[in-house]
Amino acid sequence: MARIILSVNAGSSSVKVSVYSAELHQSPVQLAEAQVSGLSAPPVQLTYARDGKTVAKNKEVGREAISQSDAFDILVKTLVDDADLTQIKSKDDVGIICHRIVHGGDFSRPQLITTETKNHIEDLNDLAPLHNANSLPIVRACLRDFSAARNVACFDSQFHSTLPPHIRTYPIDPDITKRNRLRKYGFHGISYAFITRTAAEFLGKPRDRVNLIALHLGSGSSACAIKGGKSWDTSMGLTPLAGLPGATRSGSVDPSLVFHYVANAGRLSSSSTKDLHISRAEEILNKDAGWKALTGTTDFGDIIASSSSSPEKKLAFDLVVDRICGFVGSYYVSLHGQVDALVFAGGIGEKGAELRAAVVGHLACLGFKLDEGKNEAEGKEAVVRDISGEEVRHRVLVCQTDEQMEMAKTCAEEEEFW
Ligand SMILES: Nc1ncnc2c1ncn2[C@@H]1O[C@H](COP(=O)(O)OP(=O)(O)O)[C@@H](O)[C@H]1O
Ligand SMILES: CC(=O)OP(=O)(O)O
Ligand SMILES: [Mg+2]
Repeated sequence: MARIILSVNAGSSSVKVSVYSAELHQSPVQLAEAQVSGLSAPPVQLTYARDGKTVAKNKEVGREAISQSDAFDILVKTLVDDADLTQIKSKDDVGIICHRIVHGGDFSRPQLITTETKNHIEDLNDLAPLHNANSLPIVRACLRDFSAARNVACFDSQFHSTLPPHIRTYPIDPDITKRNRLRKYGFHGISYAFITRTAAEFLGKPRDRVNLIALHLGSGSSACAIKGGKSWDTSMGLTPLAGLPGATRSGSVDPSLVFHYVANAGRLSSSSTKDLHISRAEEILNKDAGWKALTGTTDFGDIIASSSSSPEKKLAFDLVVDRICGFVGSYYVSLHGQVDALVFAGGIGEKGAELRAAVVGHLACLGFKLDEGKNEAEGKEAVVRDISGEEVRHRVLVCQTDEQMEMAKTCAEEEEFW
């Protein structure tokens, strides 16, 4: 019997949901998708499509910042109130809800959400400050209000459970590492699973033979080295703060910077950090940094459009390109140059042709080259498209990543969730 699956992707700046009709062990069929974006940078906007047709595009739904949970309420109301979405007349029509949970700790598989899993996710709140705590109210609302649904947690970290020990270990006291579970976890893994599957199909290679350098570039941005279809290295770490800069995140900085952010830092003592408690420092690096701190906008599309007239925006653009190339170079060596393709994904990776051109321009020495026409062409229909130039050593692809679809597919494959 077909079930209705609702996939919920609560990110740092947006909440996206997709609705599918699914049969066990079959690929889910999408019925509708909707997103509320600009959560922390109003105007808050709603985009909604049913049967592949746009119903609302960037419709303003608020002038004040709202939470992920409020955004989810708007999305559910949109779906239930749409008389033409006949499959969801009420919340009771939903059979399975899959939730993107950014930090899953040691979980290497999706989990049916029970009180125990919910408590475990709650324990990880501090390790994904912009994410887990914002997802939990949505999980609670679903457990309470969707009486017929089973709730499943899909973790952003699970794809990276294959990171080898020498890559996931931090060079610090091993006893403390063990006690506090301090290691590289990595995130955006649901997206990397989608990218690996679709890029392997596109390249006509078995998934376990494909080597990729994948870039998920959005409000949170990361890079991943994929070796034999598995995560080999990734730029985010214990938390999603490490690695590339994001809209409001610094990415990796010298850890000592935390102690020098305040005026009296020259005289470091236990009391000199009283004005800047360590958790406040973490908050600044997560919420008050990134390209928003450099330019005033969280929208990378705006940074690209105005970088010729604004020195601040040009600096932010060049800095992001530099950091991305740093990871690509490092992963290229780590994969011994055995790279099938460099893949761009996420809002910026998919829409930012100028960013792709700048990054690939810097990578010419490694054998990457773009076809300018293909790079600039809009390719909305294709899940994966090839934008490489002729006679290149490695291909360059753009992938319209779809975390909701990846979660729905996983749920449709597992009898346990039905
Ligand atoms: N035309 C564009 N060119 C480059 N980047 C864009 C463009 N339009 C939107 N973006 C960027 O895409 C981001 C959203 O990407 P997405 O992956 O959907 O984000 P999220 O991290 O919320 O999941 C926006 O915050 C914006 O910075
Ligand atoms: C892990 C992460 O940073 O996710 P997002 O980009 O959706 O905020
Ligand atoms: Mg995202």
